[in-house]
Amino acid sequence: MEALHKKIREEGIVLSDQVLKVDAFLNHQIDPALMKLIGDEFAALFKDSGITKIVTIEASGIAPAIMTGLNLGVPVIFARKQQSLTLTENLLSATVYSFTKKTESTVAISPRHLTSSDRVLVIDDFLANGKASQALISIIKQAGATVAGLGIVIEKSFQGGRAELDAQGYRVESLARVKSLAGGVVTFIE
Ligand SMILES: O=P(O)(O)OC[C@H]1O[C@H](OP(=O)(O)OP(=O)(O)O)[C@H](O)[C@@H]1O
Ligand SMILES: O=c1[nH]c(=O)c2nc[nH]c2[nH]1
Repeated sequence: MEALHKKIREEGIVLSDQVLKVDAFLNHQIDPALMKLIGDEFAALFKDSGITKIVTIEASGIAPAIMTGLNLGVPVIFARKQQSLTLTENLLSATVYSFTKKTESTVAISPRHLTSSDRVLVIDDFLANGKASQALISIIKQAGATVAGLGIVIEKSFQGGRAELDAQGYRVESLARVKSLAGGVVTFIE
Protein backbone atom coordinates (compact mmCIF):
# COMPACT_ATOMS: atom_id res chain seq x y z
CA MET A 1 0.00 0.00 0.00
CA GLU A 2 1.86 3.04 -1.30
CA ALA A 3 0.47 5.62 1.16
CA LEU A 4 1.61 3.40 4.05
CA HIS A 5 5.06 2.80 2.55
CA LYS A 6 5.47 6.56 2.13
CA LYS A 7 4.41 7.23 5.72
CA ILE A 8 6.83 4.59 7.04
CA ARG A 9 9.68 6.01 4.94
CA GLU A 10 8.96 9.58 6.05
CA GLU A 11 7.97 9.12 9.71
CA GLY A 12 9.14 5.65 10.75
CA ILE A 13 12.25 5.41 12.91
CA VAL A 14 14.44 2.32 12.85
CA LEU A 15 15.38 1.62 16.48
CA SER A 16 17.37 -1.53 15.74
CA ASP A 17 17.60 -4.34 13.17
CA GLN A 18 14.46 -5.76 14.81
CA VAL A 19 12.32 -2.79 15.84
CA LEU A 20 10.56 -0.12 13.79
CA LYS A 21 9.06 2.82 15.67
CA VAL A 22 5.86 4.15 14.09
CA ASP A 23 4.36 5.96 17.03
CA ALA A 24 3.92 9.14 14.98
CA PHE A 25 0.98 7.64 13.06
CA LEU A 26 0.08 4.07 14.10
CA ASN A 27 0.51 3.03 17.71
CA HIS A 28 0.68 6.13 19.87
CA GLN A 29 -0.32 9.20 17.89
CA ILE A 30 -2.76 7.96 15.23
CA ASP A 31 -3.31 9.40 11.74
CA PRO A 32 -7.08 8.99 11.21
CA ALA A 33 -6.93 9.64 7.45
CA LEU A 34 -4.31 6.93 6.97
CA MET A 35 -6.27 4.61 9.26
CA LYS A 36 -9.36 5.14 7.08
CA LEU A 37 -7.35 4.15 3.98
CA ILE A 38 -6.05 1.08 5.83
CA GLY A 39 -9.57 0.04 6.82
CA ASP A 40 -10.80 0.51 3.26
CA GLU A 41 -7.92 -1.59 1.90
CA PHE A 42 -8.56 -4.49 4.29
CA ALA A 43 -12.29 -4.29 3.58
CA ALA A 44 -11.66 -4.47 -0.19
CA LEU A 45 -9.31 -7.44 0.23
CA PHE A 46 -11.76 -9.43 2.39
CA LYS A 47 -15.12 -8.23 1.04
CA ASP A 48 -15.95 -11.62 -0.51
CA SER A 49 -14.85 -13.71 2.50
CA GLY A 50 -18.16 -13.68 4.37
CA ILE A 51 -16.67 -11.94 7.41
CA THR A 52 -19.06 -11.68 10.38
CA LYS A 53 -16.65 -10.41 13.07
CA ILE A 54 -13.28 -8.73 13.36
CA VAL A 55 -10.99 -9.74 16.20
CA THR A 56 -7.95 -7.80 17.34
CA ILE A 57 -5.86 -7.37 20.49
CA GLU A 58 -5.53 -4.28 22.64
CA ALA A 59 -4.15 -1.77 22.34
CA SER A 60 -2.65 -1.02 18.97
CA GLY A 61 -4.79 -3.30 16.82
CA ILE A 62 -7.96 -1.47 17.75
CA ALA A 63 -7.64 1.55 15.43
CA PRO A 64 -7.16 -0.36 12.14
CA ALA A 65 -9.72 -2.95 13.25
CA ILE A 66 -12.40 -0.31 13.88
CA MET A 67 -11.91 1.28 10.47
CA THR A 68 -12.13 -2.12 8.78
CA GLY A 69 -15.25 -3.05 10.76
CA LEU A 70 -16.86 0.25 9.86
CA ASN A 71 -16.34 -0.42 6.16
CA LEU A 72 -17.41 -4.09 6.28
CA GLY A 73 -20.33 -3.33 8.60
CA VAL A 74 -19.38 -5.95 11.21
CA PRO A 75 -18.62 -5.74 14.96
CA VAL A 76 -15.06 -5.49 16.24
CA ILE A 77 -13.93 -7.45 19.30
CA PHE A 78 -10.63 -6.71 21.00
CA ALA A 79 -9.04 -9.33 23.20
CA ARG A 80 -8.47 -7.79 26.62
CA LYS A 81 -5.16 -8.06 28.42
CA GLN A 82 -6.45 -6.93 31.82
CA GLN A 83 -8.98 -8.68 34.02
CA SER A 84 -12.21 -6.70 34.24
CA LEU A 85 -15.05 -6.83 36.73
CA THR A 86 -17.47 -6.60 33.81
CA LEU A 87 -16.19 -9.83 32.24
CA THR A 88 -18.15 -12.28 34.37
CA GLU A 89 -18.56 -15.36 32.17
CA ASN A 90 -16.09 -18.17 31.47
CA LEU A 91 -13.68 -16.47 29.14
CA LEU A 92 -11.93 -17.81 26.07
CA SER A 93 -8.26 -17.09 26.73
CA ALA A 94 -4.68 -17.61 25.61
CA THR A 95 -1.28 -16.45 26.77
CA VAL A 96 0.74 -14.05 24.66
CA TYR A 97 4.29 -12.84 24.93
CA SER A 98 4.52 -9.14 24.10
CA PHE A 99 7.18 -8.24 21.54
CA THR A 100 7.60 -4.71 22.83
CA LYS A 101 7.02 -5.18 26.55
CA LYS A 102 8.85 -8.52 26.93
CA THR A 103 6.15 -9.74 29.31
CA GLU A 104 3.65 -12.57 29.11
CA SER A 105 -0.02 -11.84 29.62
CA THR A 106 -3.32 -13.65 29.35
CA VAL A 107 -5.69 -12.25 26.74
CA ALA A 108 -9.38 -13.01 26.81
CA ILE A 109 -12.63 -12.69 24.87
CA SER A 110 -16.12 -13.37 26.14
CA PRO A 111 -17.82 -16.36 24.47
CA ARG A 112 -20.96 -14.21 24.27
CA HIS A 113 -19.42 -12.28 21.39
CA LEU A 114 -17.83 -15.10 19.40
CA THR A 115 -19.71 -18.23 18.36
CA SER A 116 -19.26 -21.22 16.07
CA SER A 117 -21.18 -19.50 13.25
CA ASP A 118 -18.68 -16.62 13.03
CA ARG A 119 -16.22 -16.14 10.19
CA VAL A 120 -13.48 -14.02 11.68
CA LEU A 121 -10.98 -11.58 10.22
CA VAL A 122 -8.00 -11.01 12.54
CA ILE A 123 -6.55 -7.50 12.32
CA ASP A 124 -3.37 -6.26 13.99
CA ASP A 125 -0.94 -3.38 13.61
CA PHE A 126 2.22 -5.53 13.55
CA LEU A 127 3.21 -9.10 12.76
CA ALA A 128 6.62 -10.02 14.16
CA ASN A 129 7.05 -13.46 15.73
CA GLY A 130 3.33 -14.13 15.47
CA LYS A 131 2.61 -14.53 19.19
CA ALA A 132 -0.35 -12.14 19.17
CA SER A 133 -1.83 -13.66 15.99
CA GLN A 134 -1.43 -17.21 17.29
CA ALA A 135 -3.12 -16.29 20.60
CA LEU A 136 -6.08 -14.78 18.72
CA ILE A 137 -6.32 -17.83 16.44
CA SER A 138 -6.37 -20.07 19.53
CA ILE A 139 -9.23 -18.07 21.06
CA ILE A 140 -11.21 -18.08 17.79
CA LYS A 141 -10.79 -21.86 17.55
CA GLN A 142 -11.89 -22.30 21.19
CA ALA A 143 -15.14 -20.56 20.18
CA GLY A 144 -15.52 -23.04 17.30
CA ALA A 145 -15.44 -20.10 14.88
CA THR A 146 -13.58 -19.97 11.55
CA VAL A 147 -10.46 -17.88 10.89
CA ALA A 148 -11.17 -16.41 7.44
CA GLY A 149 -7.86 -14.57 7.27
CA LEU A 150 -5.49 -12.08 8.85
CA GLY A 151 -4.99 -8.43 7.95
CA ILE A 152 -1.72 -6.93 9.15
CA VAL A 153 -0.72 -3.29 8.82
CA ILE A 154 3.07 -3.83 9.06
CA GLU A 155 4.65 -7.25 8.70
CA LYS A 156 8.32 -7.71 9.51
CA SER A 157 8.83 -10.58 7.10
CA PHE A 158 12.30 -11.40 8.43
CA GLN A 159 10.83 -12.56 11.73
CA GLY A 160 9.02 -15.88 12.03
CA GLY A 161 5.34 -14.96 12.29
CA ARG A 162 4.44 -14.80 8.62
CA ALA A 163 6.16 -18.07 7.71
CA GLU A 164 4.35 -19.90 10.51
CA LEU A 165 0.93 -18.57 9.45
CA ASP A 166 1.68 -19.48 5.81
CA ALA A 167 2.66 -23.00 6.88
CA GLN A 168 -0.63 -23.30 8.77
CA GLY A 169 -2.49 -22.38 5.58
CA TYR A 170 -3.97 -19.05 6.68
CA ARG A 171 -4.60 -16.20 4.26
CA VAL A 172 -2.41 -13.29 5.40
CA GLU A 173 -2.73 -9.84 3.80
CA SER A 174 -0.07 -7.36 4.96
CA LEU A 175 -0.25 -3.77 3.74
CA ALA A 176 3.49 -3.21 4.24
CA ARG A 177 5.97 -6.08 4.20
CA VAL A 178 9.31 -5.10 5.66
CA LYS A 179 12.14 -7.25 4.32
CA SER A 180 14.86 -5.69 6.44
CA LEU A 181 15.69 -2.91 8.90
CA ALA A 182 19.44 -3.48 8.55
CA GLY A 183 21.66 -0.41 8.63
CA GLY A 184 18.81 1.75 9.85
CA VAL A 185 17.06 1.51 6.48
CA VAL A 186 13.55 0.18 5.89
CA THR A 187 13.47 -2.14 2.87
CA PHE A 188 10.11 -3.39 1.64
CA ILE A 189 9.08 -6.49 -0.27
CA GLU A 190 7.45 -4.65 -3.20
O1 LIG B 1 3.86 -10.99 16.09
P1 LIG B 1 4.22 -10.61 17.50
O2 LIG B 1 5.61 -11.02 17.88
O3 LIG B 1 3.19 -11.07 18.49
O4 LIG B 1 4.25 -9.00 17.55
C1 LIG B 1 3.14 -8.24 17.17
C2 LIG B 1 2.38 -7.72 18.36
O5 LIG B 1 3.27 -6.90 19.14
C3 LIG B 1 2.64 -5.65 19.42
O6 LIG B 1 1.89 -5.75 20.61
P2 LIG B 1 2.41 -5.24 22.01
O7 LIG B 1 2.36 -6.37 22.97
O8 LIG B 1 3.70 -4.57 21.85
O9 LIG B 1 1.32 -4.25 22.53
P3 LIG B 1 0.52 -2.98 22.06
O10 LIG B 1 -0.59 -3.47 21.18
O11 LIG B 1 0.01 -2.47 23.33
O12 LIG B 1 1.42 -2.02 21.32
C4 LIG B 1 1.71 -5.46 18.25
O13 LIG B 1 0.66 -4.58 18.58
C5 LIG B 1 1.24 -6.85 17.92
O14 LIG B 1 0.06 -7.18 18.63
O1 LIG C 1 6.03 -0.37 17.35
C1 LIG C 1 6.33 -1.56 17.12
N1 LIG C 1 7.44 -1.82 16.39
C2 LIG C 1 7.83 -3.09 16.09
O2 LIG C 1 8.88 -3.29 15.43
C3 LIG C 1 7.01 -4.14 16.56
N2 LIG C 1 7.07 -5.50 16.44
C4 LIG C 1 6.01 -5.98 17.06
N3 LIG C 1 5.27 -4.99 17.59
C5 LIG C 1 5.86 -3.84 17.28
N4 LIG C 1 5.52 -2.57 17.56
